[in-house]
Amino acid sequence: MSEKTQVVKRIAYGNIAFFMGKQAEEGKTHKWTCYVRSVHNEDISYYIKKVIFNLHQSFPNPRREKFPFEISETGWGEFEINIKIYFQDASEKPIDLYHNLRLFSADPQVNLNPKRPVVAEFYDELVFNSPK
Ligand SMILES: O=C(Nc1ccc(C(=O)N2CC(c3nccs3)C2)s1)[C@@H]1CCCN1
Repeated sequence: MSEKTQVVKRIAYGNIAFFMGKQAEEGKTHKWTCYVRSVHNEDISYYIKKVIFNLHQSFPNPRREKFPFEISETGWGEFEINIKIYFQDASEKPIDLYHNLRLFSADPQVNLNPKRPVVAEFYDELVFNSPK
């Protein structure tokens, strides 16, 4: 029986957001970055070929292909971001992640402080069977 080798890669995805202060331009109350990264700070481009962040349609050019695998924007609200991950191994099907962008904290002190970020981060395991 041939041995099946498995490689598991743990990734983190999510966002960090900062209130831009009371003087912020209307509609741009927060700056945020949505990202995909290795849990172990490895270079995930060894196995991830490209990441496309699909933003809300009201953003200019809402389909964003980024390297490194993060997108920074300014905005005013929270919405779902589709993150489509394509692999270097063309035989691996792309995967879809869905992240609800978080700008606001339950703590009002955080929400009014431009120095205190809101972070929403989630984890996933990519399992590669008998990688080449
Ligand atoms: O917030 C929400 N949807 C949002 C969609 C887009 C948002 C945003 O932040 N922006 C659009 C982008 C632009 N910049 C310039 C021109 S359009 C900045 S927010 C929902 C509504 C209720 C609860 N959540």
